[in-house]
Amino acid sequence: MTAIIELNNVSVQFHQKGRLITAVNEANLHIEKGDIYGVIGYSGAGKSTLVRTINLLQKPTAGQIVVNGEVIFDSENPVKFTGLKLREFRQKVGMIFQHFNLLSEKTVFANVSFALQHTQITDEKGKKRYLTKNEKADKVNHLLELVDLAELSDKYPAQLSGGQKQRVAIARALANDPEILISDEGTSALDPKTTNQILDLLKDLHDRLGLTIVLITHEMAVVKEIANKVAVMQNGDIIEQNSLIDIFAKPQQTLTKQFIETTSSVNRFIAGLSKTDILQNISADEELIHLDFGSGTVEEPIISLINKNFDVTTSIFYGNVELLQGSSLGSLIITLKGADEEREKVKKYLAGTSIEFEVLSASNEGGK
Ligand SMILES: Nc1ncnc2c1ncn2[C@@H]1O[C@H](COP(=O)(O)OP(=O)(O)OP(=O)(O)O)[C@@H](O)[C@H]1O
Repeated sequence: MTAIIELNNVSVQFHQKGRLITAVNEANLHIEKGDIYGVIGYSGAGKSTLVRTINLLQKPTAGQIVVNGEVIFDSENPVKFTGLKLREFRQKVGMIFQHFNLLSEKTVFANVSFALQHTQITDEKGKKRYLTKNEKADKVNHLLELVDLAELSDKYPAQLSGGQKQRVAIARALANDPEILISDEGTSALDPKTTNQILDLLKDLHDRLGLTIVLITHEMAVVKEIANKVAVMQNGDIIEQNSLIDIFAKPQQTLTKQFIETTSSVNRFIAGLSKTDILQNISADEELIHLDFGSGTVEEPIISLINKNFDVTTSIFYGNVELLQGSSLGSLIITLKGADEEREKVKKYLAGTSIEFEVLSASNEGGK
C-alpha cells in the first residue's frame, strides 16, 4: 500500500524569548489511504504542530512532506507550493477542532455554505467557474443530511449543543470533498456520550466516503474506539507507532503503557489488589495468576486444558475480553490451587503457549 500522507524526518522548531523549542523532532509518519490514524500524547507533546504540517498550516523547519504522491515540502530540494495551488490543496484536507470554530453570527446553513465561497468546478467546456447559489444550497443540504442536522439548518451556533456544533464543523470540513480529514482534539470538549456519537459519525463518514482520518487526542479511549493505527508522541518525538491491535497487545514504551492503562480495567483491578486483603488471604498452595491473551489466543480453552491435564483447581477472579478492530484481546486473573510441583508444571506449560502470564502472588511470598 502506498501512503497518502508521508512525513519524512519532519522537524519543527520555534524561537521563543531567545529559546529554541523543538516542537517536532525528526518525525516519520506514513499514513495509508483509508487509515484512521490516532496521534496521542499529553499536552505540549507536539501533536498539533506535527499534524498541521500535513496541510502546511505549519511549515516545517526540516524534512519532507508528500501528500497523494506530490511533494508539498522538501527542505533539501525546495518546491514551490504556494498561492492558488496551496489554497486548492488545503480545500482537500478538512479540519475540525476542539472548540468547533464556527461563525457565531451565521446560521448552521451559512456556516457550511461559507466553506464553498471560493469553490470552483470545471464545466463541460473545461472552464472553471464558481458554484451557483442553487448548487451551493444543494451541496449544503446534502452535507447537513450527512451529519444528521438537516432540521437545524436555520439555527445559530449559540442555539446548539456541543455535539451539534461539532456536526456543523464536520459538514463544513467536508464541503470541498476532502480525501483527508484531520480532527485536532475534535471530541475533547464533549461529554463521553456525545464523544461516542461523534466518533460513530466519523467512522461512518470514513466508511461511506473513503476518508482518511488523522485524529489527534490525549485520550486513549478515543483512539481505541475508531483508530486502526496509532502514533504516540512525547516531547516532540514519535516514540512508538503501530497498528492499534499491536499497540494494545505489546506496547513498548512506558508512556504507551500508561495510556493503555487509562482504558483497561484489568490494570486498575491489579493496581487495586494491594488495597484489598485478597493477596494476604491466599493459602499456601495457591497462586494468583494474570493471563494475557493476545490476538488470536482468546479462543483457546486454556482453563479447561489446565484443569484436565494437571492436578490443580482453578477459579476465575477477573475476566475481560475486548474487541479491537475485529480482533479479540483478553485478560484473565485466576487462582491456581494445588501442590507446588503441579503449579510449577502449569507455569511451564503456560510458558510454552503464546499466552503471556505473570504471577501476581506466590503463596510462599507472604501468603498464609
Ligand atoms: N507558534 C508557536 N510558537 C512557539 N512555540 C510553539 C508554537 N506552537 C507550539 N509551540 C510549542 O511547541 C510545543 C508543542 O505544541 P503543540 O501544540 O504541538 O502540542 P500538542 O501536543 O498539540 O499539545 P496541546 O494539545 O496542548 O495543543 C509546545 O511546547 C508549545 O508550547
